[in-house]
Amino acid sequence: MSRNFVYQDDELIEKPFNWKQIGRLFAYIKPYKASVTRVMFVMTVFGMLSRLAIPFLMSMAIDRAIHPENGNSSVSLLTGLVVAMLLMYGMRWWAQQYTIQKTNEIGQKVIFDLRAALFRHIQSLSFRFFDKRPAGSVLVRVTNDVNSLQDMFTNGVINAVIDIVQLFGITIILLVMEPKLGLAIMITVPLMFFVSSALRKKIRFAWQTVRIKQSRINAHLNESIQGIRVTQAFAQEKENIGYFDGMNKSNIRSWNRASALNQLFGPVIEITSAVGTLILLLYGAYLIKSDAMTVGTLVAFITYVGSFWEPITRLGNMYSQLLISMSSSERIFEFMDEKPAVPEKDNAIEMPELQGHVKLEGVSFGYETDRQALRGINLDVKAGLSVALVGHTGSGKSTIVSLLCRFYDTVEGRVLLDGIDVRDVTIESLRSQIGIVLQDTFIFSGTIRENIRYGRPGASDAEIEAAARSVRAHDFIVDLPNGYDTEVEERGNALSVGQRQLLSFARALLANPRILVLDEATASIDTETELRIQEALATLLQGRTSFIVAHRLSTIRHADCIVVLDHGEIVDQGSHEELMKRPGHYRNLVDAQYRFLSA
Ligand SMILES: Nc1ncnc2c1ncn2[C@@H]1O[C@H](COP(=O)(O)OP(=O)(O)OP(=O)(O)O)[C@@H](O)[C@H]1O
Repeated sequence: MSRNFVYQDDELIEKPFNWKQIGRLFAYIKPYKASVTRVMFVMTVFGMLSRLAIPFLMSMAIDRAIHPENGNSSVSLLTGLVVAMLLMYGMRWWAQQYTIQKTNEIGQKVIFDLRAALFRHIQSLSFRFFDKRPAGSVLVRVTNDVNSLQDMFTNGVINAVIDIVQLFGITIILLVMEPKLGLAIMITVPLMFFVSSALRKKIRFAWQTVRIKQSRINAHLNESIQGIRVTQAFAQEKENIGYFDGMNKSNIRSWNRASALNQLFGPVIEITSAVGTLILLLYGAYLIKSDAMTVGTLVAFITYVGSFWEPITRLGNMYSQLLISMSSSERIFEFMDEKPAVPEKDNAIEMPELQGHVKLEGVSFGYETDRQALRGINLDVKAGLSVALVGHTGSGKSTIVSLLCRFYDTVEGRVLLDGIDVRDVTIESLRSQIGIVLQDTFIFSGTIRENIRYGRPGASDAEIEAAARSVRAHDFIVDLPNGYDTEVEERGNALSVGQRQLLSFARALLANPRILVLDEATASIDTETELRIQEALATLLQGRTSFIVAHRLSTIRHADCIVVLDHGEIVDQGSHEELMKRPGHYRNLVDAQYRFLSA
């Protein structure tokens, strides 16, 4: 069986350098411009000054105090120079600490802003967006992709600027101090660059492979845990374990390879820089011998060269990081650029308090352009009436209720609430007046009380209890270990289907909407719960316009109007009695249900 648990576009790959994207990323640093400037100032002025001054003071100590040309060594000068050097070390330490702390702070803030902006944006996206993307893929962007930018922002960007300044400063010093020796050292730079970038490329690809393998493991884990009940029900654990073992082994293999290559990097760089030091020593000794240079200058030179390789290596790392960040940022911005499929008009008005008159005028809709889910739907429902939508699976019942809540926009025709087109009002003012109970009753992790309060965040405990009592949920809630304060795990796995439905009724009742949309759960439940749910429903529907995607005969029969759908079209409508009098879809459906129930 071929299985593919990873979403191709989530693999971490390198992307070419892209200035436009860098610009967009850097826009997130802008709010912290003042802090960045302070860090740059401290690091360049104090950090650089101390870094450059120490070798200079050292050379003075050797040439003027320890081993001066006139032969008279000076203890007082040496003491002065050592004190000055200590001061410089102190200054360098402070500048480094300050820079590390501040760059980390700024980096964390930038990542915080980016993650918050991404989350805010995802919340605003329409159903259509989530139809196209598995939840795992969305998750990967908010976690992995943002994390992969974290390193770049916390360590990379600011340090890179500092490194460039340092490199520039040291190059000038080397060339001014001893032009010939300076030039000799510069010869090793291309060699160093070539060797390190060739090796780094290999290392980069090796780590990318590790990341892809880990991402596959994560995706598989996610799916395995979510689907554990099905796996166990079909006794597929062995096959699942075997598949996971294979992925796990392959991950270890690629990790070993990447880690071996990584270990090679240090020694290779050391050998290359040793070549530079060798040139320096040989040529330096020759210059000292021919009196063209002092010992102190050579010592200072060796120290400068030491801090010359450091920024080169760091900049190389930074560049690798940047290339990986390119693909992460591209994916993040792809999400950010996604526009909600149900846009709010600039001049959208607040939906006035609803009375509950619902009208669909010539509505056609398709999830995909080449397939229509609804065709020419006309429906006029007076305020306060209940409508049951019935029809075969896939006939378009849920789609009608999705259009009422404007989860999607119609392709043709209009949806009018109290005579106002749903596209003319703000989405919040529309949806906050419609109560929705979905088939998949979602229970969030938290207490029972919090879950009911989701319907109206400002509701008091007494109001929550009253709502629960009205929909007959109170009895089972008080039987739970901590009553209303019982914690329910994610998705309410510990509650029964019927209990979850009663909770979602309480949640909807608390919101007290004028229009209620209910996608009835199809799960078969015992007669007692069924009765309880019917009673709860009667309370819930009282005085509201309601649309029920109905599966239970008991619900259908009590509706004021039954709308029969077939292949996206309304084929009949009327009360139960009216529809039963004539042959057609409805009578067939009811007969089929009776046959099923009495079988
Ligand atoms: N998110 C979606 N993306 C693409 N097509 C969809 C989507 N949701 C539904 N469809 C298609 O639209 C048609 C109508 O689906 P809808 O969910 O409205 O049917 P339904 O009558 O509510 O079915 P059921 O009783 O099984 O819930 C079906 O052909 C279905 O395959």
